[in-house]
Amino acid sequence: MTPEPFGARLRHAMDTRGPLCVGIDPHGSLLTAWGLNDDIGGLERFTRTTVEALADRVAVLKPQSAFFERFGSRGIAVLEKAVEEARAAGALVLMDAKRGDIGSTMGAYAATYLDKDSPLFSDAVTLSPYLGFGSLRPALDAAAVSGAGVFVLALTSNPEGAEVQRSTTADGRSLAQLMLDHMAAENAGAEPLGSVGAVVGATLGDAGVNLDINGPLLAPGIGAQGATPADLPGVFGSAVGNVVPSVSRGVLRHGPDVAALRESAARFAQEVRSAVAGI
Ligand SMILES: O=C(O)c1cc(=O)[nH]c(=O)n1[C@@H]1O[C@H](COP(=O)(O)O)[C@@H](O)[C@H]1O
Repeated sequence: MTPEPFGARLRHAMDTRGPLCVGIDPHGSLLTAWGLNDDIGGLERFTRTTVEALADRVAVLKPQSAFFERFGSRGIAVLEKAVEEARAAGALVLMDAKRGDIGSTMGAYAATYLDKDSPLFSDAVTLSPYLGFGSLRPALDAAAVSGAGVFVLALTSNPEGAEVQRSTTADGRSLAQLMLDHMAAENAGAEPLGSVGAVVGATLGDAGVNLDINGPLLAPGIGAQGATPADLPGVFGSAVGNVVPSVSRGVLRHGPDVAALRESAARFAQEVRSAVAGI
């Protein structure tokens, strides 16, 4: 049986739970602030608490792989368990790994995150297209087979991104626009939403690119990086209905109390609803 595509599953989750994505970023400083040791035990507690607090209510949980990798194989084991438990509780898991490599190596990354039989199989993974969009082909193909999705970096939330992503290509488009146009081509004809998403920072003011890709738009940068849900209409314009706003530290700093984590996520979700309803 063909699996339900990620885009359709995400649209359903956004419609029923609201579009918020919460990032699981176990910074050493957050572990300390939660009264935990910055060690594997602290990582395990932090991750379990976050999943328990939020996986039954937010559309997407986005573990940042680097914060788990720093503990080696034991950190990866915590990550595997988090993916499994979050999915079992109904959240879509977006693995934030930002992978990008030559096509043959990309196949191995695709096998890691996008093959149903992999222990790290996730609903979607973040990818960097800056070795050329075509280098992502093995991941795009693997995602189509398993009903998973990908989120491809277009315009990142960090100020350093612009010198690369806003640079002009031979045909006059910005590099980011070229990537977005590739994404639109991948998503052509998909209903209700394609499975190839773009990452566009909520910090950008006005994205200044055509975001009409028929796919989801992950908007990190809300909270600790200074953007707010009220900024979303200005950045995304008429594409705001496809935005998945993403917050990590802005929610996580309210832990370890489960009720406080839930309240914070609910507050961001409400602010997103108000901002989107206003346009
Ligand atoms: O792909 C991402 O999630 C991402 C893209 C981007 O442009 N900017 C960005 O901050 N992120 C990630 O989003 C998270 C932001 O964390 P906070 O600043 O704590 O909300 C981190 O895990 C970043 O790696």
